[in-house]
Amino acid sequence: MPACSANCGKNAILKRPKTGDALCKECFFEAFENEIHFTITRAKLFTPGSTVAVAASGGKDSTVLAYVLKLLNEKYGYNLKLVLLSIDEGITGYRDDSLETVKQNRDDYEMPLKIMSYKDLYGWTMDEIVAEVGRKNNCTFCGVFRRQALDRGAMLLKVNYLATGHNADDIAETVLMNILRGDLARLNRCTSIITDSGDGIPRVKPLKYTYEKEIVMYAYFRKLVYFSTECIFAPNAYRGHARVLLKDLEKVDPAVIMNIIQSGESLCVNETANMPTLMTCERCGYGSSQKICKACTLLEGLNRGLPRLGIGKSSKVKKLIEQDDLKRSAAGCCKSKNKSDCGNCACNKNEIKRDLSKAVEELKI
Ligand SMILES: Nc1ncnc2c1ncn2[C@@H]1O[C@H](COP(=O)(O)OP(=O)(O)OP(=O)(O)O)[C@@H](O)[C@H]1O
Repeated sequence: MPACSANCGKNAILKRPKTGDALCKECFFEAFENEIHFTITRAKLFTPGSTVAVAASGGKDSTVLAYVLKLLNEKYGYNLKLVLLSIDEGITGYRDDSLETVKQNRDDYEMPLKIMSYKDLYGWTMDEIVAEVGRKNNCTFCGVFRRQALDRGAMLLKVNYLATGHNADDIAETVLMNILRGDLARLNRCTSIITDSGDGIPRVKPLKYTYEKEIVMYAYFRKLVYFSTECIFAPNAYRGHARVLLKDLEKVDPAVIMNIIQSGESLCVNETANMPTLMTCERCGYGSSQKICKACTLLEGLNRGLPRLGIGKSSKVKKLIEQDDLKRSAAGCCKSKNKSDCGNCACNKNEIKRDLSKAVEELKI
């Protein structure tokens, strides 16, 4: 058993994946927590006296985030009020179980917990959405809705910050993914530790430089309660490729994770690239880079019985919706927000539905 390389006199029990240092348990805790403290203070993530909602899924990252934020808040006197915010996507056998873990964390860490559900916010659970759209594009719905649901929850709770458990591996994966896709707009902002969601509540990522393997180690040695099952619906395939690539590269040299993040941070996207501007959605009033946000477009598709509508290019979709609205209005539509509720309304007669289905098919979206 080698001696702890922090020279504390104890024996090492682990090798840090990030640095290769052999450490005892206590010195690992200290190094791990100090790095997060350093990240928080260097980026001036929080103003003293603020309220922070920790986006809590019950998984390892957000559980460790909640635990460490509480610990650092007390140790260094950040003077923060911490609350937990969870989104119930309505995935039976997955989110219902992980929410039980969050409730346990609420009691253990003595933090208030607010749970918001897709069913209440959008009228649909993910189980229902998957039944409608199948397993191919369901992650798009889930990701878009979750992002907005967290914004809505943060506004409801009137917090000053929303902290998520995105770790170094997540960020490096996202950099790779955006390079592979040539998505310059996202590449430009994906390494930011603080992002603006358009509602004035910044999103922050205190675990931005923390390796996933170390988060798992920390949770294990601290005996934290977390939920470790993967989502039962197909994981986002494209991210999966980036993840496999990153894991392979990490085996060759663990420093690649930090190197990719630092490369992403140093990249300067050409000014001529088409960058989106942040505005508010005309329908729901939440942050969007389009007049109608992605969440509203996806919801529109679901409610019209055409779930693939929102998957395509937003400009084409917008045109389709406008054409459809014109036809419905000519047919004397009752203008119910949920078109499937139109019942006996003239717009619900099959020709209009058929027209739009055909247009969607033609666009192959
Ligand atoms: N249902 C949810 N409710 C609240 N926050 C969520 C939820 N799902 C994800 N998040 C937030 O987004 C972060 C990144 O989510 P992602 O789906 O990548 O999960 P993850 O990497 O497995 O993280 P975790 O281990 O915390 O589940 C999470 O750490 C958490 O802060």
